[in-house]
Amino acid sequence: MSVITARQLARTFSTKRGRERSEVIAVAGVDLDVDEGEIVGFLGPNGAGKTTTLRMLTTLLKPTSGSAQVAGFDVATQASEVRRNIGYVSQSGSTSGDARAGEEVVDHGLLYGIPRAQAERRGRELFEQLELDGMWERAPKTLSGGQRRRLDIAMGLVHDPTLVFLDEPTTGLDPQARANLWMHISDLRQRLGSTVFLTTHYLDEADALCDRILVIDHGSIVASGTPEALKREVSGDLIELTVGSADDVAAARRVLSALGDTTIDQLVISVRTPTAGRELPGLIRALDAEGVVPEAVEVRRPTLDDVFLNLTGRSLREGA
Ligand SMILES: Nc1ncnc2c1ncn2[C@@H]1O[C@H](COP(=O)(O)OP(=O)(O)OP(=O)(O)O)[C@@H](O)[C@H]1O
Repeated sequence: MSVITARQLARTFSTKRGRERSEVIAVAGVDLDVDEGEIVGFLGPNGAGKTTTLRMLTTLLKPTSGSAQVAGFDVATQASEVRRNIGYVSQSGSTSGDARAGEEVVDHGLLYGIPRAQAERRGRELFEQLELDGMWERAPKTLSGGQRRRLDIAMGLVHDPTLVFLDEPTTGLDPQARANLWMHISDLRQRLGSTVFLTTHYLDEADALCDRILVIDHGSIVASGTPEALKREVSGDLIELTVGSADDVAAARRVLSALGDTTIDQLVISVRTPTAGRELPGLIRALDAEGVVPEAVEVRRPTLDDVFLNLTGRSLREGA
């Protein structure tokens, strides 16, 4: 069952520079469907429209056009119902600084209309699960970056939402803290069957954590699929063959051309093929028949960055 549906969801901002007004199309018309229990990663370079989409889906921003249903309610006409049924952890975090960490979480629960005792019980449970033991009485500003991010997540989950939106949950965390948070997010789905929709810049995060990835670029979705399927369909494996001489380059190229378009960089000939593993034995035999003895053969599995590069001609790492 679909718990998030968007159709041609779009948002334009008008900005003023001096006397000139101009329009920025932040989100150009997004269609998406997310099923119950899925962990979906929303991936794209800086300025692609991730946060704007997320803010529309969480009712913090009105769409300019198009529609979206979240948890069974319309984001434009049933905003308070949507909010009651979701958890949202923003990029900047939601802690205010002065109150104790535990109080912040309980207050957040009260905001969602759950009784104090329940908010406290659930808050303490989350502190334990998110490895925040002993932090209940601490002021959030005295916590480390990773602990604060986990506190944000506890706040987003205190009312037991089955649908959670996370905006760049691990930005600014060290690799260990990131991996740790991935574990908690997966665990959440495992235990509660929650649906998680998260934005990220990190390819490895999308790869490790998400069942499905949506790639957005310039305000439009350019790809959707499991990390594996995207990599398989769009790029294929890269075979890189290094030979010992210029003569061998020509012969090796003839052999590799049977698999697809080759590129040559000095003594390295490359070709992309959907299933390199299956091709390799035949390739080696064909090279042998041509009298070419490779110096090295490398197979590189496609990365999500290759997917993005194929789709847009740019690397995700380069940003917008
Ligand atoms: N309030 C606003 N007024 C004007 N332009 C805006 C506003 N909010 C966002 N934009 C523009 O809309 C585009 C999309 O921004 P958005 O924050 O959604 O991207 P993003 O993918 O979340 O980027 P990042 O990864 O850097 O957070 C950008 O060009 C941004 O400058």
